[in-house]
Amino acid sequence: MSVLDEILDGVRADLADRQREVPLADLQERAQRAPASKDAYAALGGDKVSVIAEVKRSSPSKGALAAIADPAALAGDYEAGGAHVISVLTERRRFGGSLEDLAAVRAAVDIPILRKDFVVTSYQLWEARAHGADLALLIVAALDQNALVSLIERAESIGLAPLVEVHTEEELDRALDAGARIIGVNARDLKTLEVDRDVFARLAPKIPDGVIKIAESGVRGPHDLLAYARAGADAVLVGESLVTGKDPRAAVVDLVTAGAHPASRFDNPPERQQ
Ligand SMILES: O=C(O)c1ccccc1NCC(=O)[C@H](O)[C@H](O)COP(=O)(O)O
Repeated sequence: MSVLDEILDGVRADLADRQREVPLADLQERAQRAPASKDAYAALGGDKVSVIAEVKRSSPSKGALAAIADPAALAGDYEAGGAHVISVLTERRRFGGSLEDLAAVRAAVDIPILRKDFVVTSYQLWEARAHGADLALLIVAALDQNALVSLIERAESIGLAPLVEVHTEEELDRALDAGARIIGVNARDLKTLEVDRDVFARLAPKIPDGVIKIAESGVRGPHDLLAYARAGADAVLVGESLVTGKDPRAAVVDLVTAGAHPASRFDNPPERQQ
């Protein structure tokens, strides 16, 4: 069984518990009272390379990364550093996240928030909106095509921008066929956990203009952001290097600064980081 399949088994078990505890109608009512959705397309578009900064406590590939007792404070630091979007990992078993983290971050920042999880049903989209998310991750490798199409439609209809994640050309074709307008190319293969930063450069030319292109995973600092920018990224999604660094706010400032004028830096790239 692949790592992704193991994660999905746990996600479905936790989801069944929550569905027993919280009726869909309650979530829908809470979603109606949630703050209006923030414009994710505006935050991720434009000439700059946007920075999506992630609240990530642990991961299947690395185990424990950071304790993060106060996710709202960390998100506040990211926002103060200039991040354009906050990603909150809400999966509990392998990433140590929760919907409470999402709600706490929503209360602390004004920029758009991504619910980063393994969405398999529309119930999770309602949860995301009810807890203040503006975007939701949909992983092509975790969904059949009918489910992908219907989750994209449902997300959009309830005010969530779907970020559709791919890792292979076949998954990219499926994302485009399904009508994705924001595509994340994950350098991490969720079945083997291997990180290959070149995947973005291979797939990006096949993504049409007008579709927002996000490079996910493996960003160690401005050098990696600039490499992704050269390959056509509109945004990068960064977790581990921010939560394990000494000063997450300063690290975001460095990324945002590099992303603000990427073209001018191509002639004089910074030293490669270890
Ligand atoms: O991070 C993992 O080990 C992982 C394993 C299996 C499925 C998903 C996983 N991570 C989710 C992500 O895609 C990353 O958290 C995100 O792209 C940030 O990556 P990084 O900057 O490398 O932490």
